[in-house]
Amino acid sequence: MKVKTPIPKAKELDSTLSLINEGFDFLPSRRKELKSDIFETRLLGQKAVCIAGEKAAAVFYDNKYFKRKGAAPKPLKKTLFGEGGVHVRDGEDHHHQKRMFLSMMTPERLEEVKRMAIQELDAKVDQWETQDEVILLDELEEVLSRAVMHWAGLPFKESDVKQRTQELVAMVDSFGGSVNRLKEGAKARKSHEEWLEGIIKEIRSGVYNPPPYTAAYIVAHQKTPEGKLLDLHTAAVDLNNAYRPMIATAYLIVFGAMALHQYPETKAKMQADEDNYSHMFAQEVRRYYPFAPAMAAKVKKDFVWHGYHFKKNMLVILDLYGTNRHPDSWDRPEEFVPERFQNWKGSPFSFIPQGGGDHHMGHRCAGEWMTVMVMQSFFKYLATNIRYTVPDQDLTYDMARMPTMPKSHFVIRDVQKLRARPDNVLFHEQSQTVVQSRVH
Ligand code: HEM
Repeated sequence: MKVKTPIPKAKELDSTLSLINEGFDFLPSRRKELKSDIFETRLLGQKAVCIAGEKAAAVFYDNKYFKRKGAAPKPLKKTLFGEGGVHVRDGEDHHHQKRMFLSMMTPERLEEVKRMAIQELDAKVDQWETQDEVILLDELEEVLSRAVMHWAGLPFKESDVKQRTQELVAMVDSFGGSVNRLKEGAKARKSHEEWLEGIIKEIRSGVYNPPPYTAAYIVAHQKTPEGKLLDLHTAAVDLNNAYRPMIATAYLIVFGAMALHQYPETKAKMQADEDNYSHMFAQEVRRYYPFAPAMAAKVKKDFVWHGYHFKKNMLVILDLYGTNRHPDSWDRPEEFVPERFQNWKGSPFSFIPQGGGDHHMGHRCAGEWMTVMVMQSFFKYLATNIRYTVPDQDLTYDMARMPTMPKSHFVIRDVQKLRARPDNVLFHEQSQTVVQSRVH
């Protein structure tokens, strides 16, 4: 970890515009310029300390030093996260709600979401065989939205699928600072939360009875530590948190499909799948391609780290994307090399595309296991269950857009199914071996 003293300041007085204009590159490029993994700036007028790397992540995810209350910017709460949900809680209040999320993620339920997603994909491929071309990102958003709403125990009619998928996509696609996307995200959240509030009321009154292991049932009946049902709005926000983020997985699957195309040797390795190659490939896609740029927290109590005085309530930003490519932890970080995960020691702080630390004790993503499982099985499916061609298209991605994706959304043609049933992927059990995150 490089730390320059005195801690340097970013060249601009307030970096909000630079963050919007430079996106994923903003934090890594300032660190490079300033030759320091800690630097100061201002964001939305507020003093902010930006940090990166494995050691920085270990401090950031230490509950002694940081809290989430007041850290997330308001627009993000109106769109991506929702208000009052698990993301913004601290202490026992957070642990209590986090246990609820983790109770949904049993090995059986993880296998089930993977199976549902593959079955939706396999059904969709029948349509793709009749189409001239397929825009993979758009199709995967619908495939995953159907699967995950079904998994969550939500009642939806065929005629609702388009609208509900668009709402989920608008929420996930909203976070990079474009005013239009923020507006769309806020509108989508309002409509989606109203729908969920109606469902939760019906579950509570016994009109609708999803199975007791589903997210819909679990959240509707979740009680606060004081023994009261969650208020209706908070319940809708956290029910949404239990399945909406699956849409993010579509972006990463598309990046992985692009990698299979751009690094053709990976396709043959995926087909052979020796040493659990499909798992290593999914991990490398999560490390290499950009999705979540950074996380914000506030200092809980004064402390000194690397000679810098972190003062109570100071805003601190952890560079997630830059930590996944930090040269202290990764050899040749700018290269796409799935095999690097073969002997990987499994640090909970150097590889943090979905947050770091411990899933139970901290804010690390509750959906990380299912993200990896779904990605792994989709990559196997793309490499072994279908054949397709990839026409010329614009596969560049804009690092200033958050989230980002290949500009063409990855178009494929001449899709042909090679196996009548996807059993090879369905019965490839993974849930015991997905992500190690325990802090030792
Ligand atoms: C590409 C896929 C995904 C990415 C990149 C992603 C990323 C993240 C990130 C960066 C965080 C915040 C970590 C922090 O606060 O420090 C998070 C938290 C969370 N994610 Fe995910 N996520 C993904 C998929 C999922 C899925 C599929 C689910 C559930 C179905 C999910 C549910 C959650 C929940 C409930 C939290 C809040 C955890 C807490 O505050 O304790 N995520 N995720």
